[in-house]
Amino acid sequence: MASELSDTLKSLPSHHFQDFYTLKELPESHAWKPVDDDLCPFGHHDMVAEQVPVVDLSDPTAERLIEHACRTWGVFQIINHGIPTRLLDDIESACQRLFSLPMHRKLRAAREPDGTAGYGPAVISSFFPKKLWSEGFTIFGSPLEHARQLWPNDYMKFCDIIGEYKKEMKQLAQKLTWLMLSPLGITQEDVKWAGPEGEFEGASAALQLNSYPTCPDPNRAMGLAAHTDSTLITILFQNNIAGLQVLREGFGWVTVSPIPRGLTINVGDMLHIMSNGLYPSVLHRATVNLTRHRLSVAYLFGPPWEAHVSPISKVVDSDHPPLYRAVTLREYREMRAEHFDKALSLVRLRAPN
Ligand SMILES: O=C(O)CCC(=O)C(=O)O
Ligand SMILES: [Fe+2]
Repeated sequence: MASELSDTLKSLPSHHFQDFYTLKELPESHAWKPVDDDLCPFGHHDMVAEQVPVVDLSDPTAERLIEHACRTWGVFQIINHGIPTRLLDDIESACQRLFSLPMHRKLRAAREPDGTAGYGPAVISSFFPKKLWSEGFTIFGSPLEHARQLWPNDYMKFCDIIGEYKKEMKQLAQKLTWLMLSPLGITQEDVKWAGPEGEFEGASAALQLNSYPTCPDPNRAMGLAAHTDSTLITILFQNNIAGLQVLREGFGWVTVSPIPRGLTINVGDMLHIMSNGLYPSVLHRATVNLTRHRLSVAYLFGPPWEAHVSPISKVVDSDHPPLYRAVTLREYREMRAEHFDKALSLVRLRAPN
């Protein structure tokens, strides 16, 4: 076992991997205090007592409520979404099972330095001078190979849960994307790459499992630094522990209070572009906790990698000229990898009115 571990570590930049579970104090490398203007590229904002809208998907007026939430917040929570409770419990247990493995086991599924899938720190961490108090596991396609490395004798349970979760999320994401586009007058005819039935067949999708271990000094630590998602939409499940915060323009950071078995939906950069800026791509971050281990699962739903995404003609006219040029997700992800939060401005054609 020991030699296996040292082999793994030799091939990886070991400073990338932090075993949070053994730390009794916050190391200087992880001390963000305060979340100030220098460290957070988006500036400092005060917490405010606002509430992210909650939409009951079984409510006949859901579409109108979603439109309002998208225009004002770029994020909302949903209940009565049809995802089985048992599946949400299963995915939470799968996360617990994964992240509670000893470090040497998790490292068997470590993300390669230039890779995208597997175990490791948040990809955005390289853009910040301080380290993040979190660990993640990214899944593109099948998790089979990594699961086999993590649990050589018992990997199918994890794969089955992930497979079922992704299938359910895909359906929900398709439905939600249309619920978000329809109020803008955008139909299947306007989005050719969504396919003849609007089924988003070639959509890109990833599952990001996030773990925020208990932290000895949570007020000076950052779980996940402020970012937008490059997705169309993101569907986030959080266990019953607060931590997700969203930036409400003009107000400040607002905590998304967990609703048992609720899901949080946020507008990503691609939907922001399609809506020609009508829907803000919400800036969000995750804080950490002194006594409770927070887990979250983000389903990142995007256009096909090669589809040209641009402001849809229905929301463009002479008073509202296109704010963005067409871009593929592949090109956009490359820009994000290099320029992070500047990527959106790089595809911007003009300032909004
Ligand atoms: O853990 C959270 O609440 C946020 C996760 C997130 O923003 C992400 O995975 O992109
Ligand atoms: Fe995110």
